[in-house]
Amino acid sequence: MANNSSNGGEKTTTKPPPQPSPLRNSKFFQSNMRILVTGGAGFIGSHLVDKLMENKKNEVIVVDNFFTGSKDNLRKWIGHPRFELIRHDVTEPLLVEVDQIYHLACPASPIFYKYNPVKTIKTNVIGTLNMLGLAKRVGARILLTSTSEVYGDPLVHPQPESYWGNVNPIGVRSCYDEGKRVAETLMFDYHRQHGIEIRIARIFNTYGPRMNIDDGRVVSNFIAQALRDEPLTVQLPGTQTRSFCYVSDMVDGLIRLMGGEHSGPINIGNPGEFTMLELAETVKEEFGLASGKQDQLHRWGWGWGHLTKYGMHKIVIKHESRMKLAGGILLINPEVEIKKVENTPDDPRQRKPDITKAKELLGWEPKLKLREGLPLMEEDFRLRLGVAKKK
Ligand SMILES: NC(=O)c1ccc[n+]([C@@H]2O[C@H](COP(=O)([O-])OP(=O)(O)OC[C@H]3O[C@@H](n4cnc5c(N)ncnc54)[C@H](O)[C@@H]3O)[C@@H](O)[C@H]2O)c1
Ligand SMILES: O=c1ccn([C@@H]2O[C@H](COP(=O)(O)OP(=O)(O)O[C@H]3OC[C@@H](O)[C@H](O)[C@H]3O)[C@@H](O)[C@H]2O)c(=O)[nH]1
Repeated sequence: MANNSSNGGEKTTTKPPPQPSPLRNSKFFQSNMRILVTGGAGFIGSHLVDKLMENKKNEVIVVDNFFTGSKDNLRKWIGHPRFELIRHDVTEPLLVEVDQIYHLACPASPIFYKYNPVKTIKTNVIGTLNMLGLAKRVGARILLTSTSEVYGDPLVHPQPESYWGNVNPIGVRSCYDEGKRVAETLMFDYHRQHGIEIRIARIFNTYGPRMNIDDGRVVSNFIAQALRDEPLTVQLPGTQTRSFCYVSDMVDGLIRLMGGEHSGPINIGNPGEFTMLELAETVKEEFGLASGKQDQLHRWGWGWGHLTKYGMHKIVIKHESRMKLAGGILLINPEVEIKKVENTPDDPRQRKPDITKAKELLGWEPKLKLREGLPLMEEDFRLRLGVAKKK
């Protein structure tokens, strides 16, 4: 582990920050904040936009290429006078006049960032360069959403910001974790060389409504599988750990970091740590799939039905994996299975944030526990999956 003095974090430059345009010193402009959110059509970005739009003095501009994000996530703001949505790829330069930049644009799910790794690196490196160039021209403060993946497969546990990490530079995840590491380097170089006001958040696994159904990340996968009555796919060995932060806590942390005096990097995450097997069991329990009576179906014509006091009630059979025929009766097990499946290379074995800095410097810590956050995703997932709640 490196000591704090060589970590880059919290070191300041003597360079004064670039001056914003003279208009920004006028009374009207001073009371209004123009905020750019790159990647604002994505999962965390759209929740951040919702929060920023609550403040009537904020004008919000979202730029997004819609690779993993969607206009649907922002539908309540489209047409709003304080909101603007621009289809734009951050690997191209952008000319807008803003006071703050939340730079989130980057695919975050391993499936998506590995899909086109060269593009992922370009997004992290060229995209961050472009946003820093913009920050320099207009004198804006810029916040980068970096990641716990900069710690790689960590050998220090939990991970403080001073830990330099254990990253494979040539692996299949490198496009993302090395990409984010370079993005952090660029942030500090622009700060030291040009006086740019920077903020770096190292985000740990975040979950909540609006995650893509087919996002591939573990929480959305397990919830979608549970609601579809499919086995929960725990990747081997299942003992690997993650720490899950509910999205409203994350957004609160990001806004505090942007508004505060500290450059970071600062870990923003929930220190509650779970193995993937524990997460699967928790999802089963929270979604009422861990216990219950076995369902017994009787043959009825060509199909199967429940024998009720009003006679036979026909049932459409969908989930063969949970059925067993015994003595002419079809038994349906209410317990959703856990299925162990192959993992992907370089999957970090453990991850848990040390949030001492966030607590001390931002007065931030997460409010929601995993068991409180998971049920808040149910309605959104049911709606998008078209799965009604069982009576
Ligand atoms: N969700 C997490 O657990 C997590 C953890 C660590 C870090 N982060 C970081 O937070 C940010 C947001 O993550 P998320 O979970 O909301 O992911 P997401 O995939 O839902 O959102 C990313 C957004 O960026 C957009 N985008 C991607 N490439 C772009 C490009 N070249 N130009 C413009 N837009 C582009 C996507 O279309 C999407 O709307 C990312 O920077 C990610 O690295 C997220
Ligand atoms: O269906 C699944 C999916 C994933 N997993 C496991 O769940 C764990 C978490 O995997 P995820 O894909 O949700 O995410 P990871 O923790 O690997 O990366 C994540 O953390 C850091 C962020 O920067 C990334 O944006 C985010 O994807 C891994 O150990 C993975 O093997 C399963 O067991 N089953």
